Amino acid sequence: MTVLDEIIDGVRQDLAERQARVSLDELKELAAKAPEAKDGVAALRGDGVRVICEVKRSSPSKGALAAIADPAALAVDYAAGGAAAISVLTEQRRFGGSLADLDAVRAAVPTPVLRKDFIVTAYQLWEARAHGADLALLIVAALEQPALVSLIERAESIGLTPLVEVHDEEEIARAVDAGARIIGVNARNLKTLEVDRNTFGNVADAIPAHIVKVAESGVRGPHDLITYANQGADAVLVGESLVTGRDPKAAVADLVAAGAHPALRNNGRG
Ligand SMILES: O=C(O)c1ccccc1NCC(=O)[C@H](O)[C@H](O)COP(=O)(O)O
Repeated sequence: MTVLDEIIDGVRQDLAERQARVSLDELKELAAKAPEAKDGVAALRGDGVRVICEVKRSSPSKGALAAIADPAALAVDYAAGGAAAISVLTEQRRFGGSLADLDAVRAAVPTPVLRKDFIVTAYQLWEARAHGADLALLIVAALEQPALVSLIERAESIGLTPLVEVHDEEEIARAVDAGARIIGVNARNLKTLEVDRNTFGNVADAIPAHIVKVAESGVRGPHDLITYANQGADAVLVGESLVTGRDPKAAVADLVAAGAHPALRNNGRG
């Protein structure tokens, strides 16, 4: 069993508990009252390299990273630093997140919010929208192709922009066939937890130009962002280096400034 399989086992158990407490109809009612979802594609592609900042307390690879007693305050810092979107890990067992974190971040900032979890059913997409998310992560390695297609369609139909995560060219082909408009290439192999910062550069050319390209994981600072930008990234997703650093607002501002450098404008990006 891979780490990803183990995570999804736990996710399914927690999901069953929530489904017993909150019906799909209730979620749909909450989603109807949520603020209108912002366009995830517009948020992540434009002049400069966009920065998605993550609220991440712990991880299977590193254990505890940061206590984050006040996710709303962290989100305010991220937004003030120039984050294009805020990723909120809502998985509880391994990442210490929750839907309450999503609520707190949604209430604190107008910035587009990504629900980052291990989504395997449409119920979780409705949860994301009901709790104010604008985007939702779908991981190709976690889904059979018919489920991936149906979850992308469902996400789009309820106003969520799916960020479809891949790790290799075969998964890129599946994401493209399934209709992804944003593809995130994770440098972290979710089966072994190894981070290889060459992953994005090795596979980015296989992503068609009309699709937004996000480089995920392993960004330590502006130098890594510039490398990913030169390889064609429209956006980067950063967690650990921000939550473990001393000044998240300044760290985000440094990344945003590096991504806005004129030398990078449209540098290989579609
Ligand atoms: O972070 C992990 O250890 C991890 C393990 C298994 C599945 C997913 C995992 N992380 C999710 C992510 O992909 C990252 O949180 C995200 O890309 C940010 O990465 P980083 O900047 O390296 O924290």
